[in-house]
Amino acid sequence: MLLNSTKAALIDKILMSPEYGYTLEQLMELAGLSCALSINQEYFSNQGNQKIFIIAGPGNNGGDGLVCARHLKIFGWEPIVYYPNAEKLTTKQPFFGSLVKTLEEMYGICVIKETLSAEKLQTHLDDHKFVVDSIFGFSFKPPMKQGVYQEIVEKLVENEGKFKLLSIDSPSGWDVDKGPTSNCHKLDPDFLISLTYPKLNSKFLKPNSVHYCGGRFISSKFAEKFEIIPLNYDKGSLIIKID
Ligand SMILES: NC(=O)C1=CN([C@@H]2O[C@H](COP(=O)(O)OP(=O)(O)OC[C@H]3O[C@@H](n4cnc5c(N)ncnc54)[C@H](O)[C@@H]3O)[C@@H](O)[C@H]2O)[C@@H](O)CC1
Ligand SMILES: [K+]
Repeated sequence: MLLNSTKAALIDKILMSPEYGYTLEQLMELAGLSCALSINQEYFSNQGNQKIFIIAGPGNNGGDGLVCARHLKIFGWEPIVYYPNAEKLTTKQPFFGSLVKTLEEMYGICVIKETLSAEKLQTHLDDHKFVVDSIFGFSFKPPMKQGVYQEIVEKLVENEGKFKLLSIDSPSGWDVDKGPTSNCHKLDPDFLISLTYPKLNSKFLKPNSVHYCGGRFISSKFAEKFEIIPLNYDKGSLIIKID
């Protein structure tokens, strides 16, 4: 059983209802930490270049990327964050501004807030072996509107195979329920971390891709109530690799 977009959004809402009492900040911290843990588990190398380019979108998927960047830095990676429209987004949602502040002031992480030209974006992509797609998550509905995010996704597609593309929660541009349908961008990630539970589109991942789930926001009782088959996490682990 996989989650459709409606159920994913409903669970998210219920988790933050007075009944369960989570805050967005708590969930995002666990989500971003799970992303960093799974990327680190899969790809960290003591010898290699650990530069990683994290592209953060306009919603909470982008927020997960901001949190993930912080934890990756703590784990020994060298993240650079590309956060287009940062000023507008952080004014609308001051919590995102706080995440950016911690990245910059506490950890000295470069956060690019202006929109990059196609050439400058290409230079950054050329300079990285790992790129994180935290552009859109389960609230994305195709077709993609024209603008900066569409241009970024097209660039990622154009550069396929030149770096490992790591998607958070959903490959950006894919229909969450139907996958890479004809009106979607054909981004093909090498790695996906699903949050809470895998979505329907995860079944369209390419055969040699890596799939993790993380977050562990829900108890077995909650899973049963929402007819979710619990994943068999190791004791003490926030993430699980899915075969
Ligand atoms: N319970 C959970 O599973 C949790 C989910 N979180 C994250 O939150 C994400 C969902 O966040 P949001 O609901 O903020 O939404 P998203 O981050 O998925 O995307 C919302 C943004 O996408 C834009 N958008 C949607 N369709 C578009 C289109 N066709 N063209 C251009 N732009 C488009 C919207 O205008 C909005 O700005 C999840 O995927 C996950 O990454 C975590 O932060 C916290 C816990
Ligand atoms: K994504």
